[in-house]
Amino acid sequence: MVAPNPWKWPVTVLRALTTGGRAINTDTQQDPGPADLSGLAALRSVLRLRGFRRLWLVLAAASFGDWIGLLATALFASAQFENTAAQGAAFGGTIAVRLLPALLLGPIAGVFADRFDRRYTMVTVDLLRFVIYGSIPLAPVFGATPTQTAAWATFATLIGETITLIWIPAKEAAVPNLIPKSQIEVSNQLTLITTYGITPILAALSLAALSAGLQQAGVTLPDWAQPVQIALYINAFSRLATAIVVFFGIREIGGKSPEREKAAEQSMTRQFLEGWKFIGTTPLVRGLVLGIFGAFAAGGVVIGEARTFAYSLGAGEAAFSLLFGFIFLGLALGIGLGPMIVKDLSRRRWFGMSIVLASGSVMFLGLAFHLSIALFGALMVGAGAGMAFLAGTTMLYGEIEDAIRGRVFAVVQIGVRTVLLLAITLAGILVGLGSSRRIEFGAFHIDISSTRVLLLVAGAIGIWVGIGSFRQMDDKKGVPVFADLLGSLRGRPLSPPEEFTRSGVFVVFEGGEGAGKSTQVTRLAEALKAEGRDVVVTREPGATDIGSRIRGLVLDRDKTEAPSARAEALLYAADRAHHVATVVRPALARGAVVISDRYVDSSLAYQGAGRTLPVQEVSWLSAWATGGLKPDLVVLLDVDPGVGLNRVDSRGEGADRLESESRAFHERVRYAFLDLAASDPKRYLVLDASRPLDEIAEAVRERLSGVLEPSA
Ligand SMILES: Nc1ncnc2c1ncn2[C@@H]1O[C@H](COP(=O)(O)OP(=O)(O)O)[C@@H](O)[C@H]1O
Ligand SMILES: Cc1cn([C@H]2C[C@H](O)[C@@H](COP(=O)(O)OP(=O)(O)O)O2)c(=O)[nH]c1=O
Repeated sequence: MVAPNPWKWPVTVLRALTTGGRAINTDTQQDPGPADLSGLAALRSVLRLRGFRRLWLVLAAASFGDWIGLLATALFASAQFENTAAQGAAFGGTIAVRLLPALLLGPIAGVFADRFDRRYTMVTVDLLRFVIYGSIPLAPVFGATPTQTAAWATFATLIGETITLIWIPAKEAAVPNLIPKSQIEVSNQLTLITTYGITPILAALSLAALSAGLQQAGVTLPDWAQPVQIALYINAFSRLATAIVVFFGIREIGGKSPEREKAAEQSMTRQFLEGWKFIGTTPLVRGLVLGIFGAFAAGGVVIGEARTFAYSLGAGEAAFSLLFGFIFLGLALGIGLGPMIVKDLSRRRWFGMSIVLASGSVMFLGLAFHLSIALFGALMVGAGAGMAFLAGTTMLYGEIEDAIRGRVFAVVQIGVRTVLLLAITLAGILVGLGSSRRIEFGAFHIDISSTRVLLLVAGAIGIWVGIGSFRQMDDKKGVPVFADLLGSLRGRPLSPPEEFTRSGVFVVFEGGEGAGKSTQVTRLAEALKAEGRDVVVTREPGATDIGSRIRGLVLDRDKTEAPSARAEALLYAADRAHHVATVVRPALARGAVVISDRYVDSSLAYQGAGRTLPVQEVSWLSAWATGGLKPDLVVLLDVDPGVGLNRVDSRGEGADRLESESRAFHERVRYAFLDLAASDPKRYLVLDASRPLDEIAEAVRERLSGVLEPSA
């Protein structure tokens, strides 16, 4: 095998940059199949997609332009004034203006993205933005007064931002069509980190370097080419560049699927209303939208009061920057490492869990009394938010139909901006209102500041929203959440129970050798049959034709060599898989009472505790074999191994392979059974197997009457 060349993709990207992306079609577009690639391999494979590579460049350029533009416009507007109040107003004004247009145009932006050719939409918007942003630094050149210039900067930004709202859903809706589903997550990691991690930093650094460099060099620049203006030109030209790349380089974005053609025959109002209906009635989308809003509201509260909070820690301005830095670091870690950590965890579950993590950390912040603790909280807020963001966008990309995607994305972006703006403002006002209260209890006192109360409340609401959206879109209902999470972290996710309508009742007898299982199974079956019930008596191993051959392999001492511990575990699991599929499930589906002599717990006790294989692994194996089928009741007949083995001996049939194991082995098995019963008492009936037969039978009947419906 040829060793992969780690330099291939940076080289490809460089070549793409220098050739305008035309000479880079070295590989064909292909889906490498299921996402079994990890880390760098996955990254390389997504970068091999030409369409994505170009789109990534577009996004990087656009976002670099955006960030440098945002900073420069604000600086530019405030630089027009001498007095600080006017500077502040101008600075704040242009930033607020960036959020406002969402409310004006947002609602119909999605219809645009779904109705019209997305390539043309993106190119048109970009050309307009090139002109509009380019006009800002030129205003003074044409003789505008400072006030007029600041007003124009604000107005032009407003227009530019407004039409950006059309660009974003068009872009978002187009991306998934360029990337195979299995690679969407990796491509999102890359673009999110580029947009929110690399480019803002690069933009701020470039702007600073530009100003400092020019100052040092001592060159005097003409009015129209001051550093801030240069930054604004860069913003404008980044738009021209993206327009060109999208138009010539990513033709795949253009055109429309037949579904979209058809939908476009409706009126725009109709399409608009249909978008809302879809969002309101699809649980996955409802959960996603709800969760995203909740996360951003909690984030907004943190931003809105970060300054006051930093001061309350007694650490001032530096702490404020640090807190922010840690949130960003957390975001990057969550997005960059999240998928590697949670591995195959259901992305729907991951989304809800991440929101709970972020919100829980907001509450934790509310209780933090030292900067170091608060920094940890901030890191976790960021990590949770980053993971939720990644999981959320990946689902939006992967699970929503092309024809409606633009509208869903439009609602998300409008909602996010609005919620964020509201939360920041509201938090600012609330913090301003309440000051810290000291509550005295005799000699003690506690300081309760409104900042902390607000953090606790925001966190609690976030947790509530996270759980709500988890419930809305859970795709593994019935699989315990923490066990699932732990399993995934270990790399062995639990599979959701196979669905089937189960009207019967599944009873299992477990216990050591000679405990009396076979005897009790027969007794119970006879009693139930006498009531006129449909009863199926079965056992493991060996209830089926295949099963009886497996039984021979594992238990016959004379005929075969002993299987190794893992092979033995697999053989029992194979017997079980076949048994469940061909005997147990069909009987339960038709409503019978199924009574089995041994089931999953025997494997946990004998192969797990007895053979000392990791019990978790054995459990996972059985869960997989049975598709998650659990019994309704497990009767554990507990007996001292000595007593049980004596009973078996007296049958005089000779010991099988397991019966002839050591005393210590059987002791371990016994206690493993008792532990299992103790961990889930509702499902177990533990009986002392040295009691008389009839008493045991009676106790079983009694317990079962609570599980069985009265016989007809
Ligand atoms: N409660 C009991 N008290 C005394 N002997 C019992 C009791 N239950 C079963 N036995 C006897 O013990 C032996 C083993 O019983 P069996 O039902 O085959 O156990 P298992 O299926 O658990 O190996 C049989 O000879 C049976 O008659
Ligand atoms: C079902 C099962 C059985 N066993 C063992 C326990 C028993 O020693 C043996 C067969 O059990 P069983 O049929 O109960 O034998 P007997 O009727 O002689 O008591 O298989 C496992 O080790 N793992 C398993 O998963």
